[in-house]
Amino acid sequence: MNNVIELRSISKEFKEFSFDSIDLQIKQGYTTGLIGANGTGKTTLIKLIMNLLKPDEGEVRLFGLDYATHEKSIKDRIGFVFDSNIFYESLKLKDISRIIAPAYTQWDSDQFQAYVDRFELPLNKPIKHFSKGMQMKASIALALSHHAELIIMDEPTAGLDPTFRRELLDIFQEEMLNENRSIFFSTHTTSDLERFADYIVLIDQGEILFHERMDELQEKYVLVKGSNELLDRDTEAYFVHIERTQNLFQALTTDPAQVQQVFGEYVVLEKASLDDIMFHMKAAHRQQLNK
Ligand SMILES: Nc1ncnc2c1ncn2[C@@H]1O[C@H](COP(=O)(O)OP(=O)(O)OP(=O)(O)O)[C@@H](O)[C@H]1O
Repeated sequence: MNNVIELRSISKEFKEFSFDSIDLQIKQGYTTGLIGANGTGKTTLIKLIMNLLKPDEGEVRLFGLDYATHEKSIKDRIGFVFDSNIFYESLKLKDISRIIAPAYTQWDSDQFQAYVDRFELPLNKPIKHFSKGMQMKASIALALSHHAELIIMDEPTAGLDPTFRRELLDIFQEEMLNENRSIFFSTHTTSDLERFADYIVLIDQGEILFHERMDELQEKYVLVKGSNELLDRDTEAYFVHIERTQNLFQALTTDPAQVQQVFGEYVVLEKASLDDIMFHMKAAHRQQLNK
């Protein structure tokens, strides 16, 4: 199976944040969601993948190609949606599409017009007068109009109303009917991922905590609820992380069979949502970092 994105031993250091030799391989033909709390490195990772930032060390490859020698052909195959307006603000959408079109070998003006109509976007209004949601829609229309093999998006559903968010997910699903296409995107809306992601990458403080199949994730992680009296040094070891309230605890385990055997009917086991998994994994990681 081909990797559309490959990061090898990537290090990048800012004053108060760093990636330290991270590896990541994203497979062709799947939708991968990138999740993590605010400021954990999602945008930085996407910028490294897009060559908008250079790593201090390590190698970034897209479609097996290197930016140093194949920047133009790599960018030609990517549809990129960024979380802020990267276009000159006085320009109109009509002008932007005219500027962008020649940069892509497979620019499809009919496709672009179809998205403009579907998203009800004005072609003759300066981008600076677009609402945040309209800017995002414009960015998505441009990204989806040159038959890109790989669609990379930084929080594409941010600022969108729930009805359009839903429509957008349908559009991404339509795009994925082409089996060679891949989508990689960051989001804080985990319910979007539960609906259509194949893989999830969770990052925290510049570290990749996991990269797992969505369906396996939901089998692997289970939420356990019970009374605090059940917890002691030995039993706590069955959990990835424990959240205590006054009398009760809620914890995440990767070994539900063992938990059931040890605690029997004294605990309740529930399916963990992506939010639950993210919350407990992040808390466990922070505890580890503070040790
Ligand atoms: N150019 C830069 N110089 C210094 N620090 C930076 C730079 N860019 C990002 N950072 C820092 O790197 C960290 C990660 O930022 P990043 O924008 O990647 O997070 P994020 O996960 O996308 O956050 P959010 O979910 O809030 O969008 C933050 O602490 C940020 O302040």
